[in-house]
Amino acid sequence: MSQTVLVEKNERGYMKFILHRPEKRNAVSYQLMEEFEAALDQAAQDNDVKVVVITGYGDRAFCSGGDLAEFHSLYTEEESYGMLSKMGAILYKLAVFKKPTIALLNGSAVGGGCEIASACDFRLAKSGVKLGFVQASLGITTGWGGASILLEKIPYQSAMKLLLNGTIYTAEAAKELGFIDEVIQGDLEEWERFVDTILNREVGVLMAYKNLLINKWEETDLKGRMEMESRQCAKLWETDAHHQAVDSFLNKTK
Ligand SMILES: CC[C@@H](C(=O)O)C(=O)SCCNC(=O)CCNC(=O)[C@H](O)C(C)(C)COP(=O)(O)OP(=O)(O)OC[C@H]1O[C@@H](n2cnc3c(N)ncnc32)[C@H](O)[C@@H]1OP(=O)(O)O
Repeated sequence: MSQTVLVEKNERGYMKFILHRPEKRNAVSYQLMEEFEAALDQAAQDNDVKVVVITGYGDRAFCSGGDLAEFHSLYTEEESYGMLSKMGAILYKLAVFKKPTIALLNGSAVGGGCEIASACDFRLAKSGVKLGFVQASLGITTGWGGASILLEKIPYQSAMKLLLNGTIYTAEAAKELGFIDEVIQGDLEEWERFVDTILNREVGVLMAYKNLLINKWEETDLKGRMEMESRQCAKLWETDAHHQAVDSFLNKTK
């Protein structure tokens, strides 16, 4: 079985995680969850790593969310809650990661792909990229805690617009809403300019600032709110509306 998260360490002081399931537009499977968590642990322990960057393999997709084919066998609230809370715990780990994190949107970011991006400190997107919290169009909500994280990061009116509409936005429109920090024109490698100054700072300084954020989220029980979000999604998961929407996607009738 091939690796679903490629890890590259750069001598400048960042570690890149590349989501690697191009045939599924880098959808999140159980295997990917395991490898993603292991990569986070590796980056946390490596003192040379100042910043973590998450991107997708190829130029088509950052991440298309949960693997709708793999998770289609989960039918009931309890079955789906197991999967949703597992990835939710990994997303919380990413949100409270002790060093700065960046989502580099090289291609489409849909559903849970936007949740992963939300959990990062910064979101950079290649010009022309399409993204959306499409869960509402599938009869569910964000299931991995991504809405609770999003509500911490951008004005609530913008967050609610993204979530309630459940539609696709361009990177440029998402920047207007505050979701994307920078749209990269031309060569995607230009993203590195965004971290030039940060990489020149001492890792202790970076971690101290991040710690302020983590303390706030511990005090306001972000973890508990994310678990509640997974539970809500699990209840919707078992509805006919959701199963029909997934059937339509898989049968290409959507
Ligand atoms: C489950 C958790 C939940 C959450 O908590 O948030 C979610 O994440 S719900 C999942 C939401 N995701 C989606 O609805 C994504 C659906 N995918 C798309 O809209 C598009 O594929 C794309 C991401 C916009 C890319 O479009 P495009 O480049 O045109 O590719 P294709 O559509 O032709 O797809 C190629 C290939 O990949 C398969 N695929 C894509 N996404 C998924 C997915 N999420 N799960 C499983 N498989 C996926 C798609 O079926 C195609 O397969 P083949 O037809 O066999 O080539």
